[in-house]
Amino acid sequence: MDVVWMLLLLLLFPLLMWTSSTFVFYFKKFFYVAWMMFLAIVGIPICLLKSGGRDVENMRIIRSMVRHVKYLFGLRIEVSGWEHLQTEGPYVIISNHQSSLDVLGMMEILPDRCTTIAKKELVYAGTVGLICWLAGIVFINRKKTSDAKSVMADAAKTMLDEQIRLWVFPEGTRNQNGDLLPFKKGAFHLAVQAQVPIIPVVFSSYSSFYLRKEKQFKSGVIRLRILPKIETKGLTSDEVSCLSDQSHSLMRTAFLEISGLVAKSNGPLKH
Ligand SMILES: CCCCCCCCCCCCCCCCC(=O)SCCNC(=O)CCNC(=O)[C@H](O)C(C)(C)COP(=O)(O)OP(=O)(O)OC[C@H]1O[C@@H](n2cnc3c(N)ncnc32)[C@H](O)[C@@H]1OP(=O)(O)O
Ligand SMILES: CCCCCCCC/C=C\CCCCCCCC(=O)OC[C@@H](O)COP(=O)(O)O
Repeated sequence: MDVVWMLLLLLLFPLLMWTSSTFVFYFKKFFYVAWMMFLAIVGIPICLLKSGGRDVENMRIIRSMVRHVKYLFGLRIEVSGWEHLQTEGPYVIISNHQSSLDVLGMMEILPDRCTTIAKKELVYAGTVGLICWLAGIVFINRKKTSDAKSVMADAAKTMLDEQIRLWVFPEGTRNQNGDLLPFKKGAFHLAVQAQVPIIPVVFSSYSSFYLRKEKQFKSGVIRLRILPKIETKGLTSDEVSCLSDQSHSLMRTAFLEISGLVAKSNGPLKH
């Protein structure tokens, strides 16, 4: 009896994969999470053996272990502007954030000694949470601005003391609305406090292959554009808003361009 069920399931699976794009969507999502969890199980002891604990150097291990994942999902990643990452010392990378798939593009270009700022909930994501902690990811509580601010002020000091680069998603949440959300200020305060440059990175829209609401997940291309660095030397907290607006405008132009989209309006974004 068990064998009959097994055979039925084995027949049903390719049938569903062939006929239902919703089934493909859920299967790929499940497989993505499960595969990352599995990679983390393998990666955790390697991190522990190599560095003995929480250390930004563990990001190298994650980076090399994640690079093949794009092939499993038929995704091609095209990077332009590599030369802009040839910057010595610490800096803040800012990028738009569409989905947990961003990790794939991130690992494609992640510089050495670069970790990221993430919501604190991620630390509870099983083995993925643990490997993120081991790789020095800075966790913030987005609901408590004062806590988040003080964690980020500490991070500004650590960046300089330990020569660390930080990747921040200034939209503050995942967004697939075909445009960029207004930016939160943390990334810019961080760069100004540490007096380090900002390097904007833009991911093209995933809408041609990944649509969360419509439950679609096909093969596709992710274009990543690294933009020239923006210096913050001599800037003070008074100039943070201006810095944020300037970055937003540069990134929005690049986003629309590499996504083949036209701006919905010429005026400021309203949400
Ligand atoms: C081998 C196995 C592998 C397995 C897989 C491994 C995965 C590998 C790793 C990859 C991990 C990727 C993880 C991705 C996770 C991404 C995320 O979690 S995104 C969400 C979290 N990130 C953020 O939220 C960052 C962006 N947010 C901010 O910077 C916010 O500003 C904030 C600090 C959270 C505060 O939020 P909020 O109060 O809502 O926002 P504001 O309007 O910006 O600020 C209010 C006020 O405070 C001032 N201010 C903000 N920050 C500071 C500061 N640091 N210092 C001083 N003042 C600050 C700001 O200026 C505002 O005041 P104003 O007067 O209005 O200007
Ligand atoms: C036992 C716990 C089970 C938890 C399972 C979930 C684990 C996720 C596992 C694998 C995914 C791989 C890479 C994950 C890293 C990316 C995380 C991410 O993108 O978080 C979203 C966050 O930026 C914004 O969140 P919101 O849109 O504000 O919400």
